[in-house]
Amino acid sequence: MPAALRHDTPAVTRLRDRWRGWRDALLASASFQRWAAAFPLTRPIARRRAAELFDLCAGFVYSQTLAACVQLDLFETLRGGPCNVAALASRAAMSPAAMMSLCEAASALQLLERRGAAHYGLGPLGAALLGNPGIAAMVRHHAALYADLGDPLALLRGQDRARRLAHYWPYALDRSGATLTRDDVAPYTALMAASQPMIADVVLAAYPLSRHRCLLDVGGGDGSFLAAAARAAPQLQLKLFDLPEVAAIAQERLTKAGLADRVTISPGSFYDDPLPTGADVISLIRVVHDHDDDAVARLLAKVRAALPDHGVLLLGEPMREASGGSDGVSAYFEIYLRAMGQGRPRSAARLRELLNIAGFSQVRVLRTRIPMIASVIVANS
Ligand SMILES: CC(C)=CCC/C(C)=C/CC/C(C)=C/C=C/C(C)=C/C=C/C=C(C)/C=C/C=C(C)/C=C/C=C(C)/C=C/CC(C)(C)O
Ligand SMILES: C[S@@+](CC[C@H](N)C(=O)[O-])C[C@H]1O[C@@H](n2cnc3c(N)ncnc32)[C@H](O)[C@@H]1O
Repeated sequence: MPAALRHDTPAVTRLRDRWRGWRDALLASASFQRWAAAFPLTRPIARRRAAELFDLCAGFVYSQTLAACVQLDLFETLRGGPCNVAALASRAAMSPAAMMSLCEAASALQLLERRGAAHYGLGPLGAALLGNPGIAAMVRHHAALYADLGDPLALLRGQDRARRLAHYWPYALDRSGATLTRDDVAPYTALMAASQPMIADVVLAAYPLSRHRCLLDVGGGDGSFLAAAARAAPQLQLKLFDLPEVAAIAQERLTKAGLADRVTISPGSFYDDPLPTGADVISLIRVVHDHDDDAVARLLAKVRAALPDHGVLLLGEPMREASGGSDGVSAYFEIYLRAMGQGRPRSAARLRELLNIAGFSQVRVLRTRIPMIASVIVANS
């Protein structure tokens, strides 16, 4: 059980605090560190801790190395096989020495791999990135996040005037979406569409929709999740609800995909409007974590009201404490959503509480193939 939900007796809490105080004092001591690095049995732990701390110090450099590779389309270029540094440098309008540095750094990070003198090919992580085009799209849009994080204290103190990420997700500035134009919503809708395949794979493998008649995807973006659901469950009727300009994009995209006769699209804001009825399963995919608790409570109540008795809510998004071990995903979304200006990453336990308050029953947390990408909760109305 997560520490935040445990109710320990005062004696247990005192004991744990004393142990942590002792541990922290020991770890912070330079002489203990010297001893632990020298003693053969503790040396592997000392090295691991040092490497973990180094990764935190250097993370921005790693991210920007990846960003440079993505901006130069290096992985696409190397898809067909290794290239020499001079050719890569001339294509990128930089000196061979600079390209060599980029390729060496990327090789150290397993994005690329050295293949003989001055030749580089894909590395295992660069190749994996090619299999998930959404990752490159995410890397490109990080420019807005990193601009906001240039002064992390201004961001945390709410003194950041530019707020580039909030403008990237303009529904964080205009909740009803009434003033949003196609130009406002198109970039984030394209990003969500690019990254939707990996989400849909994980969610639909955890909860196949074969026993359902009609799926309503609330905050369904351009309809990419519905299209994947339609492929997986050919009997399914489809409904989508999203802000007006996003709904218009979905109409075009789903018509192009030949799904016009299976889908009904309703424009609106779940802050102001009721949700369409008639579906026996309603999905909220990467929607709940965008909103604060009071808004989520109202949204879940609306979802329940739109479902028939024994209807099902399918909630999929990255969740806190879901990936096991190091929880970089929680740290990422905690800061990401603060920069965006609303929402929280929540644990499955917290979502279960919110679902119970909204009157859902039989709340189940389903295992997913890659929890870092999304975890899944289903609940009955
Ligand atoms: C071939 C040989 C010899 C051996 C094979 C060994 C083997 C089995 C290897 C495994 C290879 C394999 C299958 C690799 C798979 C790799 C995968 C699936 C990688 C996936 C990576 C996913 C990443 C990095 C995802 C990143 C996601 C990000 C950054 C998401 C950001 C989301 C945001 C900003 C969402 C915003 C929405 C909002 C506003 C919060 O609502
Ligand atoms: C992070 S995106 C997720 C899109 C899609 N579900 C996916 O996973 O690819 C959040 C979606 O919620 C929609 N949205 C935000 N506020 C909304 C509101 N008040 N009413 C309806 N949709 C909203 C956005 O337009 C966007 O399409």
